[in-house]
Amino acid sequence: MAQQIHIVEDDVAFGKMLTSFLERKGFQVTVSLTGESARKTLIENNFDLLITDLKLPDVSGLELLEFSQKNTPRTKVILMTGYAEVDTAVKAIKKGALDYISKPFRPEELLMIIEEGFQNDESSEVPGSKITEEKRITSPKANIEKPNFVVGISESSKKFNEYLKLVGPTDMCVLIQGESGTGKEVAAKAIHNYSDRQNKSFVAVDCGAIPKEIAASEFFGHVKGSFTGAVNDKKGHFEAADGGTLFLDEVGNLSYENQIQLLRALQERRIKPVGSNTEIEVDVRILSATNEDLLKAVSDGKFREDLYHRLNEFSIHIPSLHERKEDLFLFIEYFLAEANASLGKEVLGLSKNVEEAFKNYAWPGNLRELKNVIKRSVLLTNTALIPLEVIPREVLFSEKTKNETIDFSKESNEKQLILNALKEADFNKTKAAKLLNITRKTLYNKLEHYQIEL
Ligand SMILES: Nc1ncnc2c1ncn2[C@@H]1O[C@H](COP(=O)(O)OP(=O)(O)OP(=O)(O)O)[C@@H](O)[C@H]1O
Repeated sequence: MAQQIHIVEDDVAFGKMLTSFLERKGFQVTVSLTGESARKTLIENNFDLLITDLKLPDVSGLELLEFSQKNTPRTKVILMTGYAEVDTAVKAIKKGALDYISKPFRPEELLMIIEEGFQNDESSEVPGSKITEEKRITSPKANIEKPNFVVGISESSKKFNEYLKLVGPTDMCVLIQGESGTGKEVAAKAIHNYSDRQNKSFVAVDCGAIPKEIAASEFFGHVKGSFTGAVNDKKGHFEAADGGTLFLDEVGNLSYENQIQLLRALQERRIKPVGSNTEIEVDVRILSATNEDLLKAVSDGKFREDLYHRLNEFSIHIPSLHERKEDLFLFIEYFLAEANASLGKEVLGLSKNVEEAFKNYAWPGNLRELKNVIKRSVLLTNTALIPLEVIPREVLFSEKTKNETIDFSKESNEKQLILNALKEADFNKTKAAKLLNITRKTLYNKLEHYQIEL
């Protein structure tokens, strides 16, 4: 039977356009123009999916989401909005909405979300049931629809996650590029999990940490006695990853000689352990990552062009946290839960001031920095919400925050920044003015303007 969708949209033309598009795709679609009529229709029907505008003439889409969860819990909900606002998106997803789509959008984009939502349903059958078992055999993708990492709601995150899913099931070598701490290893692991190698080894190697003299033995293994210190036979990373995936992190750090050895192994799909005469066949998929411009390294003669093309059959760029600010609060929530679990704490969230500071900071160390700051703050917090006092100084007063991201046209930001600086300077105005990069006189004027009394 066709899946039943109910659309709540007060823009009649737009509602009609969506209806005819979704009907053409095989869904059974009905429309309400107001929240009130949607409530009635929801109760009378058992819809598979509710797609509602966030801003309706009588109620908000969030209220409708709550109503549906209470009264028709099997109905999934997608919110549409012309008021692309991160907080609302996060709120909706927190409350259990399937997803959130900003207008204007192409109907195909909506279709993608719908299909993903229904697919997730199928893959969450009871484990061990016949259907699940069959799916596991025919579709190695079964366990990937529910990733154990944050996917994100920003456009750049959605796109990059689509790429992970697309390239995962192929055998292509993927070069993952992104600043330090953006999640390159997490992305590599996701590609591995999306592939039918998922039940075999995923071996991660930090190429920057291997001295070039022992790199061959690390990659290809060695036989006992082949050099001083080789007291036993040792398997290399290629053999350890046989049938699975080898992830070469910081691949740009490999010496030229090691690059040649690696290229040979990739071309011949065979390796020879150091000191051995026998070649071993290996079946390894190579994923690599770099935070430097490898093409520049190629043109500077530091990285072999042939190896570059081998590794780069497909390339993925991971956006910096600065470029995916819409995802910030999803990551915060995730890392907060992780920190609570590992430290045995029950911190509920960030105080308003900290929220502001986090929004304004540029996070040059990306997700790793955010994760560390949250863990440290959770450890130091003895209240329900993380207070400003436990936040590291650089987050509150970095040059980046001051110059690039704070919008001084917003009075609330400026006032907050001044309060932060005063606190940091133990309420010494000369020191606070220095921190803020303004003169004492300007600081006095601003204290008066914002009626801050000390
Ligand atoms: N999508 C995600 N969801 C949840 N946590 C993530 C995600 N991406 C990265 N992380 C976390 O952020 C941290 C940094 O990720 P990762 O080590 O993959 O980054 P990286 O780009 O490989 O770093 P480096 O460049 O330093 O090697 C890790 O602790 C990881 O668990």
